[in-house]
Amino acid sequence: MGLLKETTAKINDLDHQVMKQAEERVNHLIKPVGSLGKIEKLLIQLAGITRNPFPEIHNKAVIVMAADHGVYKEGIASNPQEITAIQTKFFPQGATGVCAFAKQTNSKVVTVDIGIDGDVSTTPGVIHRKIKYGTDNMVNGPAMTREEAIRSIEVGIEVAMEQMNQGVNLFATGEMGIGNTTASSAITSVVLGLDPKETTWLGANYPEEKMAHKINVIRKAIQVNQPDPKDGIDILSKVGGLEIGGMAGIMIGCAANRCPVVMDGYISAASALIASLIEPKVKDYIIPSHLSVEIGAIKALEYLGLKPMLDLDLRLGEGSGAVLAFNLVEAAVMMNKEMFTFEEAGF
Ligand SMILES: O=C(O)c1ccc[n+]([C@@H]2O[C@H](COP(=O)([O-])O)[C@@H](O)[C@H]2O)c1
Ligand SMILES: Cc1cc2nc[nH]c2cc1C
Repeated sequence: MGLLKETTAKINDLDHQVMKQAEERVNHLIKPVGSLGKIEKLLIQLAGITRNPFPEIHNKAVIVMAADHGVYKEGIASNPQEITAIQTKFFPQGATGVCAFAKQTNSKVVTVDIGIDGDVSTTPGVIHRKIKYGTDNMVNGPAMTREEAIRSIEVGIEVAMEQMNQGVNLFATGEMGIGNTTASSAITSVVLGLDPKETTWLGANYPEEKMAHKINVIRKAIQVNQPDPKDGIDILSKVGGLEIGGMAGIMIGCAANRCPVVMDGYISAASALIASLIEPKVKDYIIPSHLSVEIGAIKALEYLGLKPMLDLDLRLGEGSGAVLAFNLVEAAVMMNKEMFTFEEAGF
């Protein structure tokens, strides 16, 4: 059995008994029942994931999966494709947006070349797991083979496992890939059965007056490839991306090992759609963070049944919003640990 099948088979339900125990305590803390809203729900989810009524966060990491997209050639992005490789070199230097937030939250940034169309092999601090030099152009046929799609997910599982072995017990999904909002819109359109007009927006500052072109490219890619809306690997291989597969793998690897994973923006949401088609239980292990400006993000989140905690007009990617939400995950843990119950307070 391959790593993906093996890992997926290990994914179980949340521990509802421990969740009940955690909920009981949360309801007895010295505050009106429910008054800490989503922070309370978060604590209960963490308890169910970790099977511990007093969950603890030891080490936090954001995994940034970097890759390029063959569909870039269709003129669907406004930035040079080389930015993917250039920006990737800055993650290990602590110089990008997510790095600033990672420093603030005392978390590690792990950068992975899973499919950059360029060479970053001599850059210190980048993990090399390149599957290919960018995907193929999805308007002419599949972005990658089914085997490559499975491999991209397995790279995510492997990287997550490596980090868990080093003591990480809270993850965030991050990515870098010029053109990846096009792949994310294609995935969201296929899974939700929506026309790309309903799921496509500006990405990294694509001009609004050219939006009809981006939408038409996505329509064409879906029409040429006819992905099976029920088959996550088929969708990923035909209209997805290597970093999207990598992040789906992190989610699957985390779920199999009862580890919480915070998802970032639109591209992470596309990964969550793929991961949850492969195994629906993965959703229970995902903590949503923020609502991306991309119009498809809210639709993907609603479909997944996940409610974002932050609404900050973010559209950077890199895992930036997920790392900001690490603060909220830690707040939930602290609420549970630090607050008195009515009994303890002698009410
Ligand atoms: O996370 C988001 O919701 C998000 C929204 C818009 C853009 N991005 C980032 O911008 C890049 C993709 O934009 P584009 O226009 O090249 O498809 C990619 O590197 C993403 O990390 C990310
Ligand atoms: C500079 C730059 C940084 C990014 N980080 C994530 N996507 C990005 C896109 C661009 C263009």
